Amino acid sequence: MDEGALPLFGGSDRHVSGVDETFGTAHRVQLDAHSWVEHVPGWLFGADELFRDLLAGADWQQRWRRMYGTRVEEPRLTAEHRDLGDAHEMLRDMARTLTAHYGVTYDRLWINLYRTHRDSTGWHGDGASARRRECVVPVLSLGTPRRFLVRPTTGGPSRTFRPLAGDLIVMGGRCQVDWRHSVPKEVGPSGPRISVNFAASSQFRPD
Ligand SMILES: O=C(O)CCC(=O)C(=O)O
Ligand SMILES: [Fe+2]
Repeated sequence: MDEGALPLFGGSDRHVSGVDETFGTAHRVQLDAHSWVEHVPGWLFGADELFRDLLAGADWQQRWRRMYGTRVEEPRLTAEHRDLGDAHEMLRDMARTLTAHYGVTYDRLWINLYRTHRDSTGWHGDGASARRRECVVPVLSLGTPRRFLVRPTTGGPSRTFRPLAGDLIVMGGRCQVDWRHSVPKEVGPSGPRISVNFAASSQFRPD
């Protein structure tokens, strides 16, 4: 990547990081006529610093989910920013870059922490935050790599993506309705992973 294309965050020596504003490594997988997943390897340069900052400093909360009539703990922690005012400076800059590139105004985010290989996200669509018929949902991976799976809502084989730290996975088109995604538990021990989900209040409302 041409260094000129790298906007640097911060400006002090502490911040040696930035994103590829050209999305030059983006590789789009067309899932069907209406849905796609884009993998952007190495989108964020300097992912370790952001990972450390978020691990230590995000407002991690335990969330609960109702399943079969009982309340169960989600097997991960989550920190939510309903606006970007108090989000990490690098995340605010990223939201601006994603907004310019995908033409969707990313004005909120939530961050997930998978503490070990036993934490996970079950099959779901982002129904509450992506209600338009077509949505674009970017997810940044940090820390230990985990598998990211997608499969048709009606069932069928899944496709596996393997985002590394600093990679973006972007779900587009009718992915949140016609497809489901998950981050499954892993068998072997693994270190923590963080994912940053960029959300847009414009996509919260059905069209
Ligand atoms: O951790 C990920 O990569 C995906 C998380 C996710 O799908 C969600 O929080 O809705
Ligand atoms: Fe999701």
